[in-house]
Amino acid sequence: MNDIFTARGSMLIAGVTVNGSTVDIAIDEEGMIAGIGKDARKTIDADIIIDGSDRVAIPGLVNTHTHAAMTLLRGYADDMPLAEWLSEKIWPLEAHLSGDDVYWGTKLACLEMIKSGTVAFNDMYFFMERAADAVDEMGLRATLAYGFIDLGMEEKRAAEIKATEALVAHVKARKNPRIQAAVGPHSVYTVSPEGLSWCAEFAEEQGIAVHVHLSETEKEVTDCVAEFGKRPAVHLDECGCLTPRTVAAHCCWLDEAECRLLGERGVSASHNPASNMKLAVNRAMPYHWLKASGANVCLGTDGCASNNSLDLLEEMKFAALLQKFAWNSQTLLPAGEAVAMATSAGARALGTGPGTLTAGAPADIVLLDARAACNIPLHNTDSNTVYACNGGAVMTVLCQGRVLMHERTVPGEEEIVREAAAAAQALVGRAREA
Ligand SMILES: C[C@H]1O[C@@H](n2cnc3c(N)ncnc32)[C@H](O)[C@@H]1O
Ligand SMILES: [Zn+2]
Repeated sequence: MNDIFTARGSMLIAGVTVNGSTVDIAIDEEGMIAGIGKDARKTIDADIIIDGSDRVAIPGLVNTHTHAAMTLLRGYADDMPLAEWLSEKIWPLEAHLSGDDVYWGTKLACLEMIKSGTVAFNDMYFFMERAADAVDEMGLRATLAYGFIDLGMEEKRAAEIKATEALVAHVKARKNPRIQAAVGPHSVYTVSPEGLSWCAEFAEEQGIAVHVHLSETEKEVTDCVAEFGKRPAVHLDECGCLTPRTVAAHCCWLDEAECRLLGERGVSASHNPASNMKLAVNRAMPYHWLKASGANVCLGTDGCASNNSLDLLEEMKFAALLQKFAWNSQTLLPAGEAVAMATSAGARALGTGPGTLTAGAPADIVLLDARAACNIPLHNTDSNTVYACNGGAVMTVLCQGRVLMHERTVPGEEEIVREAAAAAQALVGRAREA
């Protein structure tokens, strides 16, 4: 079975269930889906055959907002309001982070994501060159942004600009087609208008994404109105940060006009329901307004200190339930739309392909256990995927035709778990001594 992780060549997933039909999925040597259907096995001479009986195939999941290395902070500070949680617990601990911490924290995040069917993620954190090492080795896709925070200080801004430029140059020089750089202005409450404008211009010049937090709490909105005389989305827009390359995380407190603005600018809005509920931000993303505006609504987990896991199968359920509950509508965000948020919308946000199981798409494929209780009976794949299954049902994961997990085995798992646990313990120890 070990060969399957290193094998390169054409591949056939034989007799797998896709949307209720039994089909073959043929994958070419470039890792693209060559054909899908009853006769797809004829399109290639497969070097490797994966038995798809007892498996349900869905497109690989895309996590459009996380802070991957925050796996090391899992369970470190829970059950607190956002502002206090960040300033009293999270930021003081993050001040002690090292590059090695980010490497092992990101490796653990990648492991957890692969185990729950995620093939691509949008990350904002620190020491991102080391995050790139982790992603490189784990084989999934990532868009990596340095978390730009200037707190209105000119000196700090110069340092953040340097760090951002260095990361972008580093990622470009790596030439790994699975890894992209983005610019990551943290939010309107941590980045000055000058900083936001620089981020927008630099991203435009480089042709790369902008990854930002937007309207997470009511306080963010009232503080922004008090300081700048406008709401956060309008402020971001005036600084040039709202573009079709922008992923705005949370979007909980947007008003209807701001939702229209995001739609007009072609922004991707990343819904993070578990984090929003845990931090009691007290308003769910207005999905109905964003959908009507034409914004690209996608899904994220946020970091492991506010979720506290990276399981997009769970997150789809949280999204579908939270929207219904918060907006008092049983028909809002049905299962099929929740799956699209986590697949095609996510892929569009990160530019990683169509995010569908179709010929010509990258072979980013998740095989779920059709024999798991959550898939019995299989009246409707979308329904079981969103409402019944969690990451534990994921058996095999492919990214660009490469097998990242097979029959729940991920190469190197033991070392990652051991090293990440040690790094987390040492990090907390350093913070205590300080
Ligand atoms: C990139 C920066 O974002 C912080 N961070 C993590 N979670 C959230 C959240 N829900 N809201 C705002 N900032 C967050 C990280 O702790 C890091 O400091
Ligand atoms: Zn976040």
